[in-house]
Amino acid sequence: MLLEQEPRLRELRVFDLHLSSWLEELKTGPVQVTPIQGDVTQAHQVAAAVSGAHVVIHTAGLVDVFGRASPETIYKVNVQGTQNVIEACVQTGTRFLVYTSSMEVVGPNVKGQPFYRGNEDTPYEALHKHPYPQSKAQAERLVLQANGRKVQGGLPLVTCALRPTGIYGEGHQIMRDFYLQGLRLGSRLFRAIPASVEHGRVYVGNVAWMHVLVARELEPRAELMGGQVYFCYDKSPYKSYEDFNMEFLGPCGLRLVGTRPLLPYWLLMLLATLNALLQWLLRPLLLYAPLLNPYTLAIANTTFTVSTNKAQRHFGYEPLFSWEDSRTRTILWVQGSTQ
Ligand SMILES: NC(=O)C1=CN([C@@H]2O[C@H](COP(=O)(O)OP(=O)(O)OC[C@H]3O[C@@H](n4cnc5c(N)ncnc54)[C@H](O)[C@@H]3O)[C@@H](O)[C@H]2O)C=CC1
Ligand SMILES: C[C@H](CCCC(C)(C)O)[C@H]1CC[C@H]2[C@@H]3[C@H](O)CC4=CC(=O)CC[C@]4(C)[C@H]3CC[C@]12C
Repeated sequence: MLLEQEPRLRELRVFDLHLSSWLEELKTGPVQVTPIQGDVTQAHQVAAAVSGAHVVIHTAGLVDVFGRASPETIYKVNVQGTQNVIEACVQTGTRFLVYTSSMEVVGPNVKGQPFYRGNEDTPYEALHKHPYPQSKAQAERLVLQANGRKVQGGLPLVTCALRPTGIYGEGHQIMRDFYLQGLRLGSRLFRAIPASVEHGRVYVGNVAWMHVLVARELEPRAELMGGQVYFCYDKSPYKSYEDFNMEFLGPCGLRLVGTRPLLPYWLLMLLATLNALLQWLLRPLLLYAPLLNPYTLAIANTTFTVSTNKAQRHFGYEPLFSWEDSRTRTILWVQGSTQ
């Protein structure tokens, strides 16, 4: 997105624990693309990568709500890693920092209270018990508190945080997992979540586009945007997690069975709790981390949708991809990803 949309770009450094092979293809254009294999938990590696950069987009993170990684590892990558990025900016004199936060820093909370078409100012009890949202909330706080800190050379750091809702699009592994599961079940999926529960979703291309715009506008609009949070949103429809997935899986030949959940909520919660117990019992022997656990069930079962125009007001954001384009691109990816 940066290469396509930012004409003033001179160099793009990609710092990641795992470098993808597609990065090589980006090297053929006029902009210098520098892949750097590194770990955000290693302060010296981060500082070396950041040195001389005009703007840093910090999107690396450990996304785990399934119990694959330990809470300590999640903390180390998401919180300590973010602190390292901030310190690297301060030490090396980089003034603009964009952080990829998450809707999860707000909710859904452990009480299952709905957040219905809320915006950045909507009051909501953000109570976190799970390591992932806890770490994202802590990291976001660090980023916002760092706004205004003096960087090397004496000028102030300008930071802001973007909070995507559930991201979908090309590369969405869970979508592919549901597709494969549906194929195994005779081209069917069974409804587990009531259709009335709305879940916020945003297309990956629009998330990227919003990051590019923020990176571009942070300098001229530092006063307005510094220390701010923005939900990442677009025109994707409000639907339940499963009904939304069917927008893509339907055209790929799957159908969602049932107008109401096949199993009652209490039974699903029992199964989810059993999964959590099994995970704990089996941990010394193997990693058992299914999609269904008490936390994922609670998120999927709690309405959390965003309706805001803050990004449009502050930096002129309009989605780059329409809902129709986002849908088509995602369907093509699902179809292609399993061949
Ligand atoms: N997937 C979603 O629905 C949402 C994701 N987010 C946030 O967006 C960001 C990207 O998430 P996804 O693309 O979904 O996840 P992902 O797992 O596909 O991408 C995360 C990237 O961070 C890298 N990474 C992990 N640990 C690292 C380390 N120690 N050092 C350097 N790089 C490391 C990974 O190699 C990976 O390329 C994350 O910060 C996540 O919290 C926010 C809202 C929703
Ligand atoms: C895996 C969940 C759906 C399974 C439901 C079941 C077991 C009944 O079939 C996903 C439902 C909601 C997802 C999360 C949500 O989109 C918010 C997120 C934000 C992030 O920052 C990271 C990812 C996630 C936690 C996302 C993860 C998958 C779900 C829990």
